[in-house]
Amino acid sequence: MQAVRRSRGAARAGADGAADVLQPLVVVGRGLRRLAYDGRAWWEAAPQERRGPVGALVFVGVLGVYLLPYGPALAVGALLVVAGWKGRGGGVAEAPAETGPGPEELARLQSLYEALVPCFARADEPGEEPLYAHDGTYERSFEEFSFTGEGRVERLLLRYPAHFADCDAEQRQRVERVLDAKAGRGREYRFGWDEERNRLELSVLPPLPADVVAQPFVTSPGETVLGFTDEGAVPRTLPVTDGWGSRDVPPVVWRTGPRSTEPHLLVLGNPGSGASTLLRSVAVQALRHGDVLVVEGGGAGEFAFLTGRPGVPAVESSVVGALAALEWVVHETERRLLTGHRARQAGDPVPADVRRPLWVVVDRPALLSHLARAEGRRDPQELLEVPLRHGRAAHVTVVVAEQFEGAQALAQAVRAYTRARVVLGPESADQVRAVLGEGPAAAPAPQPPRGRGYARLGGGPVLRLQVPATPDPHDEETDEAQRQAVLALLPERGRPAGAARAAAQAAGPPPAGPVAAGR
Ligand SMILES: Nc1ncnc2c1ncn2[C@@H]1O[C@H](COP(=O)(O)OP(=O)(O)OP(=O)(O)O)[C@@H](O)[C@H]1O
Repeated sequence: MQAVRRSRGAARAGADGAADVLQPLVVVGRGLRRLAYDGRAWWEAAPQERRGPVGALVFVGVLGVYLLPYGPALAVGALLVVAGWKGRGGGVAEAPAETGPGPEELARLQSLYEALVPCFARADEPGEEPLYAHDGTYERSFEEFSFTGEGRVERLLLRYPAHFADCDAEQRQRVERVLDAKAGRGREYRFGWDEERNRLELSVLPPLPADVVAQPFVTSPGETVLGFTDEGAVPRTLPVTDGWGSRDVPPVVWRTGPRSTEPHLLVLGNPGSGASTLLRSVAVQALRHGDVLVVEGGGAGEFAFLTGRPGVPAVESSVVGALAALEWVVHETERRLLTGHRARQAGDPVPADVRRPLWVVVDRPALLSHLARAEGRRDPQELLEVPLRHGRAAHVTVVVAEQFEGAQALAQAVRAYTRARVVLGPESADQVRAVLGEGPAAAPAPQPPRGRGYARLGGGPVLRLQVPATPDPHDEETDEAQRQAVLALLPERGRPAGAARAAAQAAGPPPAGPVAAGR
């Protein structure tokens, strides 16, 4: 017995001795882990424009230390000292201890609960204690919750009474608006309604990739990247490169052509929300496999950089030029339909010039229609009806962008035939619903970044969308790297035009000239 006690004592003394010897190593190891954790947290939280300079500074610092005599040894010594300092005091610093919500967080939960009482309480509620009552507390109704480091609600799972009309969109919106306001503005929330279990889950959405710049996306012919969305919202990812290397992001891919069920696109947005940028992005991608004709109603010359490029029959911004270009599009659509029809009847393959995609990109047509009326001319939007109605079979795709305030002036054909829809910079879920036919799962952020909005392809789900930055390379304020990125995607001027363009010209160029500068 005594022998056993002696051996246990010896083992404990040995373990204590080993712990004493290893203690400095444990502290340094913990410190190194904490330093790495802090560094990573800073990097993830830092805006893109700060990462570059800091990364460069670190690189120069490391190089300098490496070149100094005894530099690497001194640096390792200094790192160990800092790690030793940082590693003091217990091993729980990486993950804050589970202490539960503090008084401020509890107060937030209670105020959220009280704000929901008018939505969920019913005066004549039968039976036992109701889930929501003016003198009630949140404990029974809020099943799960978590907070951010700053004490803001990050996730909330709540129960609602069975009598609440959760299939009524208006009732739901009322609850979502309350939660949106009370959980803290400036963030985007997703609301998950579980009608079977009478549960509502609110979660904060992570930001979308906002730093992707125009580049040759890895897509098949007939596919156009409208932008990027939430992870898991679409079944595929796309590799993109930025200043830091390559990564995979989930894209919103729009398919056009004869088999597309949504062959034309309508973009609506608030002024400055990035509608022209999306059109530029689409046009630049379309030029890889087709021809692009641009009608610019805004007249700001935001597409002038395309003028004279191979595959660009016209860039028009005057009423006369737009009418001439769109009349040509009507004839070209009809010519393609007839030629294709004849070829099929004769059992021949459809000629390549008929299969080459033609894109008609129209920015702010409402303004052009207004000017045309003022000049007593035909409305250019009337001429969009033929390509919109028959374009799918003729490989003609129409893309229209307009501001919300001009939406009422859009022609009936534009509204009827554009089944791919994007709404940019919306201020409310109602605005999204009005354009896409369905509201978003997440309430729009109050001040969304440029190029942020929602997309819906036909009857598909409403997807959050971030358009890749595709600035006008002629704009003096454009960042030089982004300007070069856009220019690199354009076919060089002076290169012989494709066979399709020659054929299209043979069919009759736009009366203002095959390539009209438009202003
Ligand atoms: N996705 C984006 N990423 C970065 N910047 C963007 C993005 N979209 C737009 N911007 C910037 O926002 C500004 C306005 O964009 P744009 O001209 O495309 O908006 P718009 O909706 O067409 O507005 P307007 O009708 O007033 O011209 C531009 O400076 C543009 O570079």
